Amino acid sequence: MAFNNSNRRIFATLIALATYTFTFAFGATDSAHMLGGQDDEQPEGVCGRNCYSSASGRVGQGVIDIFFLEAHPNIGGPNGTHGEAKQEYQEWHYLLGGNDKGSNIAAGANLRTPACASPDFIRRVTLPPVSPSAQWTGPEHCVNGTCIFTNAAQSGGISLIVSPQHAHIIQSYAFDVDGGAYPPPFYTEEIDGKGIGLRANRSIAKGEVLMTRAPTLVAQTEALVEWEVAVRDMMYDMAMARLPKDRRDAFLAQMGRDMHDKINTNSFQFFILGTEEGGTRHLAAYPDIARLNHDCRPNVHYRITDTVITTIAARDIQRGEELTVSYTDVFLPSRERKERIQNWGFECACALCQGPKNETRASDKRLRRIEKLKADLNNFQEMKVTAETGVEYAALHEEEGLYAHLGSAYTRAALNFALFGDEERSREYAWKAAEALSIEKGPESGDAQAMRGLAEDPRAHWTWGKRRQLEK
Ligand SMILES: C[S@@+](CC[C@H](N)C(=O)[O-])C[C@H]1O[C@@H](n2cnc3c(N)ncnc32)[C@H](O)[C@@H]1O
Repeated sequence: MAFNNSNRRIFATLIALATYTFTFAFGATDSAHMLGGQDDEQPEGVCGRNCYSSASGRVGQGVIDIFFLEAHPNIGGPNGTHGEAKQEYQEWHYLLGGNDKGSNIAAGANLRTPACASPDFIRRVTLPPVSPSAQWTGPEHCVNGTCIFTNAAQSGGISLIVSPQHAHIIQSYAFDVDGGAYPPPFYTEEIDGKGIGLRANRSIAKGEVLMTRAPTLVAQTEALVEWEVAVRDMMYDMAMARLPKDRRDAFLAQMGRDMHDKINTNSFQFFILGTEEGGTRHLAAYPDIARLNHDCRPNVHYRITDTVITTIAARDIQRGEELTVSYTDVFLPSRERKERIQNWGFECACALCQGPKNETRASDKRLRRIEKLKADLNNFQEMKVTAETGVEYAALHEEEGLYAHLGSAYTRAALNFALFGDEERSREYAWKAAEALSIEKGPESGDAQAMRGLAEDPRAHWTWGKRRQLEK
C-alpha cells in the first residue's frame, strides 16, 4: 500500500507502488562499482552516471557550491548541453531563497566538467547539516546519485535512501514527535481475514490523536524502480543496518516476504518539492502505523507533515472496534475500489465490501449523488443549486460514513450559503468545517483558518452574495 497526505511541501496520494511497472534500467557492473567508491577524482567516463557537475554562486551573503547529479544523459557528454542542469540549478536556487532576479547566480553558468564523485566528495560540497546536533551521517554508498543518510538518534532512528538534495530538505524538518495518546488506546490482534490489526481498548473521542511517528525509512521511489534487484536489496540492507536494533526489528516485523515486499505493502507515498505532477515521489515506512488495516469507510484519519505522520480518530470510536484507514480513494464506486485493492494483492474484507449487495448499491448511489452535487456546486455558468444543496451534499457524506472528508463537505455547504447571502447558515457550516478541518489538516492549516474567518464574518467573505447577483 502507499498512503499519504499533503502539506506545504509534501503532497501524497494513496497510490500503490504495486501498480508500477518495475524496470531495472541499469546494468549490474555500472551500479556495482559505484557502491562505496573511494576516489574523489576518478577519470571521466569510469563512473558512468555517478558523476557530478559543479558551479559556484552567491546567494544572499554567502558563496555556495552547487553541484548537479548527473541524472540526465545530456549533461556533460561530448556534445552535451546543460539544459536539464539549468532546471536543477534553478531548483536549488529557489530552495536557497533566491528568485529569478534576486541573486547573481547565472543559471547553468560555469559548470565544471563532470567528474566522478565519492561520498566523501559529496559530503564536502553538500550544504552543511541543518543543525550541528542533528547527528546525520551520509551520504554513503551512493548509487546513481541516490545515497544513504542515517540519524540513529532521531526519533528512534531514521534512514534515508534519497538524493543529497532531498536529504537536505528532509534533514531540515523538525521531527518533533510526541507519540500520541499514552497509554495507547488500542492493542494489536489477529483480525479475521486481514492479518494483524489494531483494536480500541477504550472508547476514543473524535479528534483524539492516536499516534504520531517519524519515518523509519524514506526511499526515493524512482531509485527503487530503476535499480537492479541485487543493488536495491543491498541498499535496503545497508540503510537498515544503520538503525538501532529495536527500530530495525519493528521494520522487519511488518507484513511482507522480503524487504522490498515489506516496503510495497506497508509504505506511505508522498512527494517532495511539488505535487504528484512535479514533485519527487518518495515512500516512507512507519511500522507502527502500518498495522492499521484498510476499510472503505475508515474511522481513522492520517496526515503527513514534513514526513511526520499523525493518525487521528475521524469519529467517536467504541471500545472493541477495529481502527482502520483507507488505502484507496473512498469516493470511487465499490467495483473500482475492490479492483484497486486487488491490485495491492488482497481481497478487501471490510464491512462494506463484504456486506449485502443492497447496501453496496445504496452506497454507490449516494456516491453518484455526491459527485453530481459537487459538479453542480462548482458550476457558476448555470444555476443548478439552491442554498440548501450544500446541506444535502454534507448530509450524504455523513450518511455514507465519510468522516475523514467532512471538512471539505462542510466547507462547500458554508460557501454555498455565503454565495446565497445566508449569514446564519454560512456561519453554522463554517464552524463545522473549521472543526473537521482541524482534524483533517491540522488546527493551523490554511483551510481551517479560512473557515474560521468565514464563520466570524460571512459578509466580509469574497463569496458573499455572489449567487444572488448571478440570479438577477
Ligand atoms: C499495511 S498492512 C496492514 C497490517 C497487516 N494486516 C499486518 O498483519 O501487518 C496491509 C496488509 O494487511 C492486509 N489487509 C489490510 N486491510 C485489509 C482488508 N480490509 N481486508 C483484507 N486484508 C487486509 C492485507 O494483507 C494487506 O496487504
